[in-house]
Amino acid sequence: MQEIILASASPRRKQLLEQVGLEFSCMTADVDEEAFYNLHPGDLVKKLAWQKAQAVAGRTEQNIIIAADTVVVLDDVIMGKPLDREDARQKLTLLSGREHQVMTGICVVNQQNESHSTEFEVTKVWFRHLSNGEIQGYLDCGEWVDKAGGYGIQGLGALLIEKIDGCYFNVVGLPLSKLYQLLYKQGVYLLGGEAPNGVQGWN
Ligand SMILES: Cc1cn([C@H]2C[C@H](O)[C@@H](COP(=O)(O)OP(=O)(O)OP(=O)(O)O)O2)c(=O)[nH]c1=O
Repeated sequence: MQEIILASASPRRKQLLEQVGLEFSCMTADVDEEAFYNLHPGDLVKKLAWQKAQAVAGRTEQNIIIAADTVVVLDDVIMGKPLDREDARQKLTLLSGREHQVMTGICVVNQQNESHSTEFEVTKVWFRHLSNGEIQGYLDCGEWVDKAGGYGIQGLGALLIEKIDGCYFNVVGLPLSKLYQLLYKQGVYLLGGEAPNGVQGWN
């Protein structure tokens, strides 16, 4: 039977897929993310999602693979995960009082019919003006580790944010509604067999 594999080590992505009742297993996919930082952010996140899916496709057969990649974009400059606390402090200082974009690329590969779909989603995020003390306090909680831009909207990072425009789940690392549409195209019907708006199902 065809299985669904999440090509990710991210506990957030696993949790989000569980939220929509999908049965799946996880395999990790290591790719050199910074090698492509010269690309347009939308192309970058799609390319990285595709590469993560391919890294897992080399180790499994006949399955459906889901992969994603998330970056923060400020003034067209891509921010990945902070290297260390000082880097996180610099990132949060740059984001303070400003609007930025969170972009997530998603890729769904169907190994059985050798097809794939890749898309990306953008969410606008506005940070409050943060005092140096607030930034220090946030850094102390350690949440910045392993998160694009050095914050997590799903945790204490919520307090840094004034408002967002777009998909919340996209910021956490997996735009669920868009993913649902890609999965539908591959014959995975999370809401029954009726096609979502805008999607031409082929089954
Ligand atoms: C902006 C933001 C990012 N993030 C996370 C989502 C991603 O996990 C991470 C960006 O790193 P990614 O490289 O997209 O993913 P990852 O390394 O965590 O996991 P994998 O490659 O194995 O799938 O930042 C949050 O959890 N909350 C946020 O508010």
